[in-house]
Amino acid sequence: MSESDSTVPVKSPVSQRIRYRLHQAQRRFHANDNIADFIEDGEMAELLDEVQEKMVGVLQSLVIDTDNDHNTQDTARRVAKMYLNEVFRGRYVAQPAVTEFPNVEHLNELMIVGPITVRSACSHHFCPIIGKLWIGILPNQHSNLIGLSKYARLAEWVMSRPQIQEEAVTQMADLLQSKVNPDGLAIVMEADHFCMHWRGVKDSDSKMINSVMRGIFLKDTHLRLEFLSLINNKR
Ligand SMILES: Nc1nc2c(ncn2[C@@H]2O[C@H](COP(=O)(O)OP(=O)(O)OP(=O)(O)O)[C@@H](O)[C@H]2O)c(=O)[nH]1
Repeated sequence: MSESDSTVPVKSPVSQRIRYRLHQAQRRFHANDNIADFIEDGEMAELLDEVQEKMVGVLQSLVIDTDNDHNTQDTARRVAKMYLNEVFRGRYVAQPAVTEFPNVEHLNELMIVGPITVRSACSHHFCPIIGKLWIGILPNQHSNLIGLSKYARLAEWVMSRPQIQEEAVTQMADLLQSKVNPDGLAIVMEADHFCMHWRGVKDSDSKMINSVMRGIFLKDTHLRLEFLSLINNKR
C-alpha cells in the first residue's frame, strides 16, 4: 500500500478512497481487474471529474494550447469519458446479468458461438486490440445453458479493460467455466494489436492468435479438431 493510500482524509480524491477500500479488502486492482464492488453510488461522476482534471495536465504537458485550439478544448473530458464509460468500462461496472437455464434435454453436443467482435486495449500502451473470439462448449446434463447474447455481453465486459491477450482469454474461460460448468470449453481469439501497427515495430499485417482448451477439449483430439476446423471455415 502506498503511504498516501494508508490513511484517507474524508475529502480526499475519489480514486484514493476507492484504492483505500481495495487495500483494506486486500483485493488486486490490476488494469484487467473489475473493481465495481468498491465504487459507491455517485463516485463514477467524481472519478470522471478527477480523470478529466488529470488529462488537462497531460495536454498541458504535451504543450497543446487547449485555451485557443478549438479542437482540443473539450478533449480532456472526452478522453476521461471514453476511458471510464466506454473502452475501460469493464473495470467499473458489475458483471452483466446472465439468465441460466437448466439443460432439460441433457444436450451434450458441441456448440460454437462466434465470431464475437472483441474491442480491448493493451495494458502497455493503451492502444486498441480489435479482433474476434470463438467459444466452443460441450455441455453435460448438469450444465447451465445461457442465452446466446450473453456470450457477447460477457466477452464485452471482460475485454473492455486494458490487458494482454493471453490473460484476456484465460479470464474469459474462467468466467464461462463458472457460469456454464461444461465438460469441455474451448476459446480462440484472433486480434490486431495497434501498438504493433500504429507505432513501435509498425508491422501492419501480423495478428495474435491464441487459444484456451479446458476439460474434454484437452483429452479428445477429434473434438478439438472438429472445433478448430469448424471455426477455420468461418474465419
Ligand atoms: N504477450 C503480449 N504482448 C503484447 C500484447 N499487446 C502488446 N504486447 C507487446 O508488449 C510489448 C510492450 O513492452 P515493451 O517491449 O517494453 O514496449 P516498447 O519498448 O514500447 O516496445 P515496442 O512495441 O517494440 O516499441 C510490446 O512488444 C508489444 O507488442 C499482448 O496482448 N500480449
